Amino acid sequence: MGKKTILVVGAVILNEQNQVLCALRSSEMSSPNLWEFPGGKVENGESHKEALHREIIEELECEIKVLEQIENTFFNGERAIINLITYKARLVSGIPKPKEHEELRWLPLGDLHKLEWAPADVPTVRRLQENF
Ligand SMILES: Nc1nc2c([nH]c(=O)n2[C@H]2C[C@H](O)[C@@H](COP(=O)(O)OP(=O)(O)OP(=O)(O)O)O2)c(=O)[nH]1
Repeated sequence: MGKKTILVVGAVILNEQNQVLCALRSSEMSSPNLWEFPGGKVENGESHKEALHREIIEELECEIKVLEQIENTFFNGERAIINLITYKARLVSGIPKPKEHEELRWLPLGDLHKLEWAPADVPTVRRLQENF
């Protein structure tokens, strides 16, 4: 029996100072106490952008405009293969609130590597530090 592949979209939300919104997974979530880009699983019939827009409303109670793709990576996790696709995004309304996460933090691009990221997110973090 092969492992399932889970399609997950993550938002790299940037503000006017080029800081990125980082989200700490809570102890009730899978992969707890690691930082991630807010987002979640794409549901049947949804486009990536629709899924990300929906997840951000659910998780942060704010609205984003989803922009260009940053990374598309596969991480071989313990229970499943995670296909994480990250997109650049801008806030269009509301202030992000941690409805599900333990903590939210705005960090300058150059400081992202200082956090402990979920393994699937590391290629996106590296890409952001290289050429953004
Ligand atoms: N949203 C998000 N999830 C990520 C990232 N990196 C990463 O490995 N993941 C994993 C954690 C989850 O297993 C899955 C996303 O699922 P989710 O956020 O919709 O759901 P969840 O916590 O309810 O997941 P689960 O407990 O049902 O497995 O992808 C990331 O940057 N953002």
